[in-house]
Amino acid sequence: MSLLELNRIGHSFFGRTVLEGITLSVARQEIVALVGPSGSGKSTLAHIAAGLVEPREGRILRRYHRHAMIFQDPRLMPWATAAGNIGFPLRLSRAPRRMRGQMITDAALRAGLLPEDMEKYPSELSGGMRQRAAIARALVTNPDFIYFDEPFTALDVALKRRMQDLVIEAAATASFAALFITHDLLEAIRISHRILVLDPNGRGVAGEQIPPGSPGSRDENAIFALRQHYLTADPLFAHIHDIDERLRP
Ligand SMILES: Nc1ncnc2c1ncn2[C@@H]1O[C@H](COP(=O)(O)OP(=O)(O)OP(=O)(O)O)[C@@H](O)[C@H]1O
Repeated sequence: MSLLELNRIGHSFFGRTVLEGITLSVARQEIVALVGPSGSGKSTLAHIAAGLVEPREGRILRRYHRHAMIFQDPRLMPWATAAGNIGFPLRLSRAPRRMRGQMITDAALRAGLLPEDMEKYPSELSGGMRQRAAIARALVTNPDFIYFDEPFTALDVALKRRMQDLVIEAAATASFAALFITHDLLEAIRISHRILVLDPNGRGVAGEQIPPGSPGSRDENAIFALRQHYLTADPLFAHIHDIDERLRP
């Protein structure tokens, strides 16, 4: 049974249609990557799916218990330490106070933060550590669904790889499902069970591909070869590096 179902979702901003007829689903423990060119409506769709934006049309079924979101910008509170930021959702969910410390430590460990980082403020953390804190903040409530909105776009290649491995490992151990928005095809192949390609104009899901193997088990050379194959021989991916289709004459 799917944890998330979007049925014929449509949306417009100030009378301009940005999404139309989007139908997709994400199964339990499945990581679905959603790719599409810049401006095709990926973020808007993630916001609608997560309930941050009310769609103009369509139906959404959320069967998960608890979701979290991870954005490109870690969005940490500058006045709170890493531990304070990671523990913030626990305060909102009124988790018992005596359990919070352990839950924060566990989530931080899973995100690869060291105990000495926990009392640092965001301005004292590197970009990668800030994103680790954002991941720990998402993991701390044990969500069964996570929305990732281009979380690693701003990171350098090596750090991006480490973060992707972290997500693959966390998804396997914590058993969450995810909708992972990205325009990086290598990332989509590395991290997901299934890749959905959004139409360049947001008019439906153009199609899907299921990379062989499972996240974490795929060989790097095979990932690169598959990306090359998708880009050169699969019409589904013909537009994914376009800038913004709707701005073109
Ligand atoms: N709050 C808003 N008000 C008006 N227009 C918006 C708003 N948010 C997004 N848009 C427009 O909707 C379209 C889809 O934007 P969206 O950010 O969802 O695309 P995207 O595929 O995530 O792009 P990118 O990969 O560049 O982040 C764009 O043309 C954008 O300008």
